[in-house]
Amino acid sequence: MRNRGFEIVSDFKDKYINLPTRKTSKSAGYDIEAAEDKIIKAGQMAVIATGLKAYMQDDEYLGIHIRSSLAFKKNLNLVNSQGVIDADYYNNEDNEGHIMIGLINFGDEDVEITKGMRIAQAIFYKFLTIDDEKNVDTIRSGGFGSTGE
Ligand SMILES: O=c1ccn([C@H]2C[C@H](O)[C@@H](COP(=O)(O)OP(=O)(O)OP(=O)(O)O)O2)c(=O)[nH]1
Ligand SMILES: [Mg+2]
Repeated sequence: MRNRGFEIVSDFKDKYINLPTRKTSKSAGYDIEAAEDKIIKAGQMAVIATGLKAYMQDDEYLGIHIRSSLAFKKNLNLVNSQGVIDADYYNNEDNEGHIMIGLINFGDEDVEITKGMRIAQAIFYKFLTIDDEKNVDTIRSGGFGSTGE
């Protein structure tokens, strides 16, 4: 049975993308690699493609977190502090569920991101819902404000 996992999005199938892995037996996070080279100028942000999408159960989401080494040593953080990848983002008709990572360089030197560099870690979580919930039958198409402001 398929519970949860990562796949490569169509546009990146021939780009030698590595699927995320945990680096030790009890690590919570699956490390996610950059799928492209990018320079993040001091004080600026950049959105970096991963070439990945994630499938999971309907009551789960994938949390995106910074790797502490990037924060402590390279002055990088996530633009959105934490990323939430919804279960219905997977294979959505707009962008197939491509996971994007927004990084901000809060240091005073440019940081070079190279393809294959582990830029974030992803953890699967379960979430709870309230009683008698209404109007949640909308189908997701895209992310970053797809449901409005
Ligand atoms: O770091 C992130 C955060 C989100 N997403 C994608 C997956 C997620 O399912 C979707 C929507 O994210 P979120 O709900 O946090 O943003 P929103 O501003 O509420 O957008 P929407 O209206 O599309 O839900 O964008 C990413 O690829 N990377
Ligand atoms: Mg949302």
